[in-house]
Amino acid sequence: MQCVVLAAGEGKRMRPLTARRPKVMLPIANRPMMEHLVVAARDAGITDFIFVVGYFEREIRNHFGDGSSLGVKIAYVTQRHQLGTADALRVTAGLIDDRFLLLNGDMILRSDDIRKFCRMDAPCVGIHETDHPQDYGVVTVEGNRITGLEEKSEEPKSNLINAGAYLFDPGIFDLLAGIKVSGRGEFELTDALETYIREGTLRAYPLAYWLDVGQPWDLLDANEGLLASIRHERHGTVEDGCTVPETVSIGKGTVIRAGTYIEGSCVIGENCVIGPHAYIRGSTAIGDNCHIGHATELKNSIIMPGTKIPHFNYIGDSIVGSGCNFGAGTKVANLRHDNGSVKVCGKTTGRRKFGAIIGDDVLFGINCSVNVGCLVGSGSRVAPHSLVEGCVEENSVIR
Ligand SMILES: Cc1cn([C@H]2C[C@H](O)[C@@H](COP(=O)(O)OP(=O)(O)O[C@H]3O[C@H](CO)[C@@H](O)[C@H](O)[C@H]3O)O2)c(=O)[nH]c1=O
Repeated sequence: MQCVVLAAGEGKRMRPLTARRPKVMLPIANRPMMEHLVVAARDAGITDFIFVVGYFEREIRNHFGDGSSLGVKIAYVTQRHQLGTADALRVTAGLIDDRFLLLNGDMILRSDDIRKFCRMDAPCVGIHETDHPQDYGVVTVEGNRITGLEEKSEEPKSNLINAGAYLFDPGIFDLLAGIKVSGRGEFELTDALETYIREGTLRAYPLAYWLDVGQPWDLLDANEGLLASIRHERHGTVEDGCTVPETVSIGKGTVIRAGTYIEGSCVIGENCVIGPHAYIRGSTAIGDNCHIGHATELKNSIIMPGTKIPHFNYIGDSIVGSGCNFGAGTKVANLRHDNGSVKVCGKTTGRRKFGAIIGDDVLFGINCSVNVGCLVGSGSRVAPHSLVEGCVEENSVIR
């Protein structure tokens, strides 16, 4: 069975992390989120993929190539302008000849669910229960039939949502042709489903597991969950006098220097230098080519490739882009003194502990303090001893 993966969008809510990569390439447990999805589909028996790409498409093409490294076949089609999910599917017309699976690229599913889902009759939509249905397409269901679907309603009729997984016959392409621009200015796939709902033919399949990353801070929960469930592999070198439990993955060429203490489930990429005397706490993912140095403490964070956090730093509950440099002594706060939920740019994270979202190529001088809930745009420069707070635009200079 062919599987179309929609991956052309930017994922604007994830800014500044999507300044230089599409949302689907954001790392969770050191792999792009879309790779977890593709691997789950492969393990469910699907080997023939069509990726719809657009925004920063070269990141996706370079990473996945022809798919052979994952044991699958990948063809690419470009959606030039991100006009909506219906438009994204439309660009695959002519490449699909049978019943097919369609997946949003920005979620993670489990292979056993995909396997069972693919046995359903088309048309069928994967559904899931959530406590914030207003952010999604909300479905109403009778038995295993979908009787209604409303996009992003402020008064959702149920807690069941369209999870962004569909099983279609090629007949869907005829319906796409008739779709008009929606209220939010897009050609939406869900508009095509109205016809099936009217005919009474649209089935629902409840997905047991569905991981969606809607906001940047959701990456931390996703990272923690996957780090706890993946199989950990150990390469590289661990010098004497380190504590490194079995639940830590270490990539090729990485050196863990003497005195380093690592706790819990963590993943460290290739060609990193960790320590001497670094303290890495649970649920931390460190990308390739990072340097985490002496007396630096990291906790529950995602650090993207090529970032240097080399001396006397603390970073907790944060997401740090690639190519950043932290001057000696620069630290990130991760707890409000009133114990309230941390807000980022006015939006509540629902988390009592949250540090910062730092874009790519941000340079901090020595002894900077980054306040709780801070968002720093990519390419920013921060002078020594600065206090960084609130929302910092891309390429800012902070003195
Ligand atoms: C707008 C657009 C999106 N995409 C990709 C990006 C994502 O991987 C995927 C979903 O796009 P989004 O714009 O994020 O869709 P979103 O607002 O989340 O809503 C869809 O997905 C939701 C599930 O996440 C459903 O509950 C909604 O009913 C459905 O409309 O499609 C494209 O490839 N091209 C596009 O033009």
